[in-house]
Amino acid sequence: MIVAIDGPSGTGKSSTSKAVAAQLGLSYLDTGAQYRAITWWMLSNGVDVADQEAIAAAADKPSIVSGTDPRQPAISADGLDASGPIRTQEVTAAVSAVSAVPEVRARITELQRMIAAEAGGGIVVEGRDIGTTVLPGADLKVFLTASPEARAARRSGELKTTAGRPVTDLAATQQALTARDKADSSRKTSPLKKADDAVEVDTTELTLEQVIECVVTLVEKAAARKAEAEPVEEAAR
Ligand SMILES: Nc1ncnc2c1ncn2[C@@H]1O[C@H](COP(=O)(O)OP(=O)(O)O)[C@@H](O)[C@H]1O
Ligand SMILES: Nc1ccn([C@@H]2O[C@H](COP(=O)(O)OP(=O)(O)O)[C@@H](O)[C@H]2O)c(=O)n1
Repeated sequence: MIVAIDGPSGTGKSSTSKAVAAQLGLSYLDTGAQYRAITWWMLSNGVDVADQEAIAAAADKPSIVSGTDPRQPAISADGLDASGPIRTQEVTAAVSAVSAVPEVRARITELQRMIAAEAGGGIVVEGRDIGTTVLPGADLKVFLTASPEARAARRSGELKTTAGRPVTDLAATQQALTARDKADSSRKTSPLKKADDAVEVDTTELTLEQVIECVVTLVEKAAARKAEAEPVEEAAR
Protein backbone atom coordinates (compact mmCIF):
# COMPACT_ATOMS: atom_id res chain seq x y z
CA MET A 1 0.00 0.00 0.00
CA ILE A 2 1.62 3.25 -1.15
CA VAL A 3 0.00 6.50 -0.04
CA ALA A 4 1.11 9.86 -1.47
CA ILE A 5 0.21 13.02 0.46
CA ASP A 6 1.05 16.33 -1.21
CA GLY A 7 0.19 19.98 -0.68
CA PRO A 8 1.64 23.34 0.29
CA SER A 9 3.17 24.25 3.66
CA GLY A 10 0.96 24.25 6.75
CA THR A 11 -1.86 22.15 5.28
CA GLY A 12 -1.13 19.36 7.80
CA LYS A 13 0.86 16.91 5.64
CA SER A 14 3.45 15.91 8.27
CA SER A 15 1.06 15.65 11.24
CA THR A 16 -1.54 13.75 9.22
CA SER A 17 0.94 11.42 7.47
CA LYS A 18 2.70 10.46 10.71
CA ALA A 19 -0.58 9.76 12.52
CA VAL A 20 -2.10 7.78 9.64
CA ALA A 21 1.06 5.70 9.22
CA ALA A 22 1.30 5.01 12.98
CA GLN A 23 -2.39 4.07 13.18
CA LEU A 24 -2.25 1.71 10.19
CA GLY A 25 1.21 0.21 10.84
CA LEU A 26 2.79 1.76 7.72
CA SER A 27 6.24 3.31 7.24
CA TYR A 28 6.54 7.08 6.80
CA LEU A 29 8.76 9.32 4.67
CA ASP A 30 9.04 13.11 5.03
CA THR A 31 10.49 14.19 1.67
CA GLY A 32 10.57 17.86 2.72
CA ALA A 33 13.03 16.84 5.46
CA GLN A 34 15.31 15.36 2.76
CA TYR A 35 15.31 18.62 0.75
CA ARG A 36 15.87 20.53 3.97
CA ALA A 37 18.77 18.21 4.94
CA ILE A 38 20.59 18.65 1.61
CA THR A 39 20.04 22.42 1.92
CA TRP A 40 21.47 22.41 5.46
CA TRP A 41 24.48 20.39 4.27
CA MET A 42 25.12 22.93 1.48
CA LEU A 43 24.83 25.90 3.85
CA SER A 44 27.19 24.18 6.31
CA ASN A 45 29.74 23.22 3.64
CA GLY A 46 30.25 26.56 1.94
CA VAL A 47 28.10 25.94 -1.14
CA ASP A 48 26.70 29.21 -2.49
CA VAL A 49 22.93 28.57 -2.53
CA ALA A 50 22.40 31.51 -4.86
CA ASP A 51 24.49 29.72 -7.52
CA GLN A 52 22.58 26.97 -9.36
CA GLU A 53 25.72 25.50 -10.89
CA ALA A 54 27.40 25.22 -7.49
CA ILE A 55 24.27 23.50 -6.10
CA ALA A 56 24.15 21.11 -9.07
CA ALA A 57 27.86 20.23 -8.68
CA ALA A 58 27.37 19.41 -4.98
CA ALA A 59 24.06 17.53 -5.32
CA ASP A 60 25.65 14.06 -5.20
CA LYS A 61 28.06 14.75 -2.36
CA PRO A 62 26.20 14.35 0.96
CA SER A 63 24.81 11.07 2.18
CA ILE A 64 21.19 11.72 3.21
CA VAL A 65 19.59 9.04 5.39
CA SER A 66 15.92 9.05 6.45
CA GLY A 67 14.33 6.92 9.17
CA THR A 68 10.87 5.61 8.26
CA ASP A 69 9.33 5.00 11.70
CA PRO A 70 6.37 7.43 12.01
CA ARG A 71 6.79 7.51 15.80
CA GLN A 72 10.49 8.44 15.55
CA PRO A 73 11.18 10.26 12.27
CA ALA A 74 14.93 10.69 11.75
CA ILE A 75 17.07 12.49 9.19
CA SER A 76 20.84 12.79 8.87
CA ALA A 77 23.34 14.32 6.46
CA ASP A 78 26.81 12.74 6.30
CA GLY A 79 26.03 10.94 9.55
CA LEU A 80 25.10 14.10 11.46
CA ASP A 81 21.62 14.36 13.00
CA ALA A 82 19.86 17.05 10.94
CA SER A 83 16.44 16.98 12.61
CA GLY A 84 17.01 20.20 14.60
CA PRO A 85 19.00 22.33 12.13
CA ILE A 86 16.67 21.65 9.17
CA ARG A 87 13.89 23.62 10.91
CA THR A 88 15.85 26.89 11.20
CA GLN A 89 14.68 29.97 9.30
CA GLU A 90 17.99 29.98 7.39
CA VAL A 91 17.22 26.56 5.90
CA THR A 92 13.54 27.40 5.32
CA ALA A 93 14.56 30.51 3.38
CA ALA A 94 16.99 28.60 1.11
CA VAL A 95 15.21 25.26 0.57
CA SER A 96 13.00 26.27 -2.38
CA ALA A 97 16.02 27.48 -4.39
CA VAL A 98 18.03 24.32 -3.67
CA SER A 99 15.12 21.96 -4.36
CA ALA A 100 14.40 23.63 -7.72
CA VAL A 101 17.76 22.48 -9.14
CA PRO A 102 17.18 19.41 -11.42
CA GLU A 103 20.32 17.57 -10.21
CA VAL A 104 19.09 17.84 -6.60
CA ARG A 105 15.62 16.60 -7.56
CA ALA A 106 17.02 13.65 -9.56
CA ARG A 107 19.21 12.59 -6.64
CA ILE A 108 16.49 12.90 -3.97
CA THR A 109 13.76 11.37 -6.17
CA GLU A 110 15.91 8.26 -6.72
CA LEU A 111 16.41 7.96 -2.95
CA GLN A 112 12.66 8.32 -2.33
CA ARG A 113 11.77 5.60 -4.84
CA MET A 114 14.32 3.24 -3.26
CA ILE A 115 12.91 3.84 0.22
CA ALA A 116 9.33 3.28 -0.99
CA ALA A 117 10.33 0.06 -2.80
CA GLU A 118 12.02 -1.28 0.32
CA ALA A 119 9.07 -0.52 2.65
CA GLY A 120 7.59 -4.01 2.70
CA GLY A 121 4.42 -3.31 4.68
CA GLY A 122 3.52 -0.11 2.82
CA ILE A 123 4.41 3.55 3.28
CA VAL A 124 2.94 7.03 3.55
CA VAL A 125 5.13 9.48 1.61
CA GLU A 126 4.49 13.22 1.99
CA GLY A 127 5.79 16.13 -0.08
CA ARG A 128 5.03 18.28 -3.11
CA ASP A 129 5.46 16.01 -6.15
CA ILE A 130 4.90 12.49 -4.81
CA GLY A 131 1.62 11.83 -6.65
CA THR A 132 2.73 13.54 -9.87
CA THR A 133 6.38 12.45 -10.24
CA VAL A 134 7.96 10.34 -7.51
CA LEU A 135 5.28 7.63 -7.15
CA PRO A 136 2.68 8.20 -9.89
CA GLY A 137 1.41 4.63 -9.41
CA ALA A 138 0.54 5.18 -5.70
CA ASP A 139 -2.54 3.30 -4.46
CA LEU A 140 -3.95 6.49 -2.98
CA LYS A 141 -3.09 10.14 -3.65
CA VAL A 142 -4.27 12.90 -1.31
CA PHE A 143 -3.78 16.62 -1.94
CA LEU A 144 -4.21 18.73 1.20
CA THR A 145 -5.11 22.42 0.95
CA ALA A 146 -6.05 25.19 3.41
CA SER A 147 -6.48 28.96 3.18
CA PRO A 148 -3.25 31.00 3.38
CA GLU A 149 -4.57 32.61 6.60
CA ALA A 150 -5.16 29.24 8.30
CA ARG A 151 -1.76 27.92 7.18
CA ALA A 152 0.08 31.01 8.44
CA ALA A 153 -1.77 30.89 11.78
CA ARG A 154 -0.78 27.22 12.22
CA ARG A 155 2.89 27.85 11.37
CA SER A 156 3.05 30.97 13.51
CA GLY A 157 1.52 29.11 16.46
CA GLU A 158 4.16 26.42 16.01
CA LEU A 159 7.05 28.90 16.01
CA LYS A 160 5.78 30.51 19.23
CA THR A 161 5.46 27.11 20.91
CA THR A 162 8.95 26.05 19.89
CA ALA A 163 10.70 29.21 21.05
CA GLY A 164 8.40 30.01 23.96
CA ARG A 165 7.80 33.51 22.56
CA PRO A 166 6.68 34.98 19.23
CA VAL A 167 9.56 34.89 16.73
CA THR A 168 7.69 36.23 13.71
CA ASP A 169 4.40 38.03 13.29
CA LEU A 170 1.51 36.49 11.42
CA ALA A 171 1.83 38.77 8.38
CA ALA A 172 5.54 37.94 7.97
CA THR A 173 4.83 34.21 8.28
CA GLN A 174 2.06 34.41 5.67
CA GLN A 175 4.31 36.38 3.32
CA ALA A 176 7.12 33.81 3.64
CA LEU A 177 4.68 30.94 3.04
CA THR A 178 3.21 32.62 -0.03
CA ALA A 179 6.68 33.25 -1.47
CA ARG A 180 7.67 29.58 -0.92
CA ASP A 181 4.39 28.33 -2.48
CA LYS A 182 5.02 30.53 -5.50
CA ALA A 183 8.59 29.28 -5.95
CA ASP A 184 7.57 25.62 -5.44
CA SER A 185 4.60 25.88 -7.85
CA SER A 186 6.41 27.73 -10.62
CA ARG A 187 9.70 25.82 -10.86
CA LYS A 188 10.28 23.93 -14.12
CA THR A 189 11.19 20.52 -12.69
CA SER A 190 8.39 18.73 -10.86
CA PRO A 191 6.44 21.69 -9.44
CA LEU A 192 3.96 21.52 -6.56
CA LYS A 193 0.75 20.41 -8.29
CA LYS A 194 -2.29 18.26 -7.55
CA ALA A 195 -2.20 14.97 -9.51
CA ASP A 196 -5.29 14.53 -11.69
CA ASP A 197 -6.29 11.42 -9.75
CA ALA A 198 -5.62 12.83 -6.26
CA VAL A 199 -8.41 13.34 -3.71
CA GLU A 200 -8.37 16.98 -2.58
CA VAL A 201 -9.11 17.66 1.09
CA ASP A 202 -9.54 21.29 2.21
CA THR A 203 -8.44 21.31 5.86
CA THR A 204 -9.23 24.98 6.61
CA GLU A 205 -12.29 24.22 8.74
CA LEU A 206 -11.24 20.77 9.95
CA THR A 207 -9.43 19.81 13.13
CA LEU A 208 -6.28 17.70 12.76
CA GLU A 209 -8.22 14.72 14.19
CA GLN A 210 -10.89 15.11 11.50
CA VAL A 211 -8.26 15.21 8.74
CA ILE A 212 -6.55 12.08 10.13
CA GLU A 213 -9.88 10.25 10.29
CA CYS A 214 -10.72 11.28 6.73
CA VAL A 215 -7.37 10.06 5.36
CA VAL A 216 -7.52 6.78 7.35
CA THR A 217 -10.94 6.12 5.75
CA LEU A 218 -9.52 6.90 2.29
CA VAL A 219 -6.58 4.50 2.87
CA GLU A 220 -8.91 1.74 4.07
CA LYS A 221 -11.10 2.16 0.98
CA ALA A 222 -8.04 2.11 -1.32
CA ALA A 223 -6.76 -1.04 0.44
CA ALA A 224 -10.14 -2.74 -0.07
CA ARG A 225 -10.11 -1.78 -3.78
CA LYS A 226 -6.58 -3.15 -4.13
CA ALA A 227 -7.52 -6.43 -2.40
CA GLU A 228 -10.52 -6.81 -4.72
CA ALA A 229 -8.45 -6.06 -7.84
CA GLU A 230 -5.55 -8.40 -7.06
CA PRO A 231 -7.31 -11.82 -7.21
CA VAL A 232 -8.68 -10.80 -10.64
CA GLU A 233 -5.16 -9.95 -11.84
CA GLU A 234 -3.91 -13.30 -10.48
CA ALA A 235 -6.65 -15.24 -12.28
CA ALA A 236 -5.93 -13.42 -15.54
CA ARG A 237 -2.28 -14.60 -15.57
N1 LIG B 1 -6.41 20.70 10.62
C1 LIG B 1 -5.59 21.37 11.44
N2 LIG B 1 -6.09 22.29 12.30
C2 LIG B 1 -5.27 22.98 13.11
N3 LIG B 1 -3.94 22.85 13.17
C3 LIG B 1 -3.38 21.95 12.36
C4 LIG B 1 -4.17 21.18 11.44
N4 LIG B 1 -3.33 20.37 10.74
C5 LIG B 1 -2.09 20.64 11.18
N5 LIG B 1 -2.11 21.57 12.16
C6 LIG B 1 -0.96 22.16 12.86
O1 LIG B 1 -0.35 23.03 11.91
C7 LIG B 1 1.07 22.96 11.99
C8 LIG B 1 1.64 22.59 10.60
O2 LIG B 1 1.26 21.25 10.32
P1 LIG B 1 2.19 20.25 9.49
O3 LIG B 1 1.62 18.89 9.63
O4 LIG B 1 3.62 20.46 9.87
O5 LIG B 1 1.94 20.82 7.99
P2 LIG B 1 2.79 20.60 6.68
O6 LIG B 1 3.55 19.34 6.82
O7 LIG B 1 1.75 20.54 5.58
O8 LIG B 1 3.65 21.82 6.53
C9 LIG B 1 1.37 21.95 13.07
O9 LIG B 1 1.66 22.65 14.26
C10 LIG B 1 0.10 21.15 13.22
O10 LIG B 1 -0.09 20.67 14.52
N1 LIG C 1 8.54 16.48 -2.46
C1 LIG C 1 9.03 17.66 -2.09
C2 LIG C 1 9.06 18.06 -0.73
C3 LIG C 1 9.60 19.27 -0.38
N2 LIG C 1 10.12 20.07 -1.35
C4 LIG C 1 10.81 21.33 -1.02
O1 LIG C 1 11.18 21.34 0.33
C5 LIG C 1 10.64 22.46 1.01
C6 LIG C 1 10.37 22.10 2.45
O2 LIG C 1 9.34 21.14 2.49
P1 LIG C 1 8.59 20.81 3.86
O3 LIG C 1 7.56 19.79 3.54
O4 LIG C 1 9.55 20.52 4.94
O5 LIG C 1 7.93 22.20 4.19
P2 LIG C 1 6.81 22.53 5.24
O6 LIG C 1 5.53 22.26 4.51
O7 LIG C 1 6.98 21.61 6.40
O8 LIG C 1 7.03 23.95 5.55
C7 LIG C 1 9.45 22.88 0.15
O9 LIG C 1 9.12 24.26 0.31
C8 LIG C 1 9.94 22.55 -1.25
O10 LIG C 1 10.76 23.59 -1.76
C9 LIG C 1 10.07 19.69 -2.67
O11 LIG C 1 10.51 20.43 -3.54
N3 LIG C 1 9.53 18.50 -3.02
